[in-house]
Amino acid sequence: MQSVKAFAPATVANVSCGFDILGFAIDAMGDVVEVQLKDGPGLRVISIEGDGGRLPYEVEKNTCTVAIQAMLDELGQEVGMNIMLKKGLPLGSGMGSSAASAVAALVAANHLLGEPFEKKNLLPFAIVAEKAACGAGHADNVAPSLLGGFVLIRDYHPLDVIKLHVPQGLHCTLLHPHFELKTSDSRSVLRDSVSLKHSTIQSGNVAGLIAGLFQEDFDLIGRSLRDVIAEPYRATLIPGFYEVKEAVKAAGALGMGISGSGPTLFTLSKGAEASESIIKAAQEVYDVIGLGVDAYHSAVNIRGAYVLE
Ligand SMILES: Nc1ncnc2c1ncn2[C@@H]1O[C@H](COP(=O)(O)OP(=O)(O)OP(=O)(O)O)[C@@H](O)[C@H]1O
Ligand SMILES: N[C@@H](CCO)C(=O)O
Repeated sequence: MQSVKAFAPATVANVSCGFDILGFAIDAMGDVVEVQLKDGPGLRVISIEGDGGRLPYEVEKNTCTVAIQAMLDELGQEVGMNIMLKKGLPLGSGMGSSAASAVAALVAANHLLGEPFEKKNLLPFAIVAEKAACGAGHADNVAPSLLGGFVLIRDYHPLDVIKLHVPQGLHCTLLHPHFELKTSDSRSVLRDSVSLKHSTIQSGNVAGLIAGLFQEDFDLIGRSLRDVIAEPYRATLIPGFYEVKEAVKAAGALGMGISGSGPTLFTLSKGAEASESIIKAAQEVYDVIGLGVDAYHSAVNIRGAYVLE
C-alpha cells in the first residue's frame, strides 16, 4: 500500500521575550510519522512508539490525526489513512512534542495526496491540532517545526508568519530536568493583563532580539533574552531555575530562558564550544537539588519538516 514518512524537528518556543510569537527549530531531535492510504474513508492511528503507552489513539485527540482531519476538511475529501507515529521527543517537555507530531503527519499526508498545499499553507491545520492538545492555538512551535529556522508570528488574525535571519554559529543547548510540565498547566499560572512598564520592557527585548539576529550581534541577542511576562510565574514551577541561569551564564551562555512552557531550559551561545561547560554547570546545580537532567545541544535547524525518502 502507498505510504509516505516525514520528520519534524523539536522547537524552542517563546525564546524568552516572544511569548506565543517567536520560536526556532533544532536539529537534535524530532518525531517521525508514516501515513499510509487505506481502503475506505476515515483516519486510524495504527501504532505509536516511544511514548511509553501514554499517547491517545483516538483520532479526535492525537495531534497527528487532528491535523490531517483539518486538512482533509479544507480539501472536502474523505480519504482513508493509517497513521504510524515514532516519538523522538519527550512528552510535556517544552520542546514542542505535540507540534512535531502534527507537523510530521501533515507533511507526510500532504505528500501522499500529491502536495495540494504549499508547505507554509499547512500551518493552520497544525494550529488546530495544537489547540486540541493544550487548549491554546499557539503557533510558535508548529511554525518553526514546519518551516525551520527562527520564526516570528507577527499576527494570528490573519496569520502572518515571518522567517528571520539565523546568524552563522548560533548554537542552542537544552537542559531537560526529569519531570513533566503540561503546557495547559504552565499557561494557567499566567496573568491576563500586563502592566505598561512590562509591556515596554518586553517590546524592547523582542525588537532587540530580532535586530540582534539580523545584525549577527551575539551580545545584543544575549541582552534581549529577558522575559518579564511569563518567566516570573513559570520559574516558580521549575526547581533551581535562577541558580541554573546564573551558573550557565557564568559558563558562557549568552542568556537562558524557559523553552516553550518548560520544564526544559534553553541557552543560546556563539558556536558549540561553550555547550560542554554550560551542561556541566547546569548538572552541578541539578545534582545539589537532586534532579536528573538530560542535555542536548544543536545548531538551529534551517530546513524544518521534510519527507523521508
Ligand atoms: N501525537 C502527540 N504527541 C505528543 N502529545 C500529544 C500527541 N497527541 C496528543 N498529545 C497530547 O498533548 C499533550 C502534550 O502537550 P504539551 O503541550 O503538554 O507538551 P509539549 O508539546 O511537549 O510541550 P510544549 O508545547 O511546551 O513544547 C499531552 O497531553 C498529550 O496527550
Ligand atoms: N507559547 C507557548 C509555547 C508552548 O510550548 C507557551 O508558552 O505556552
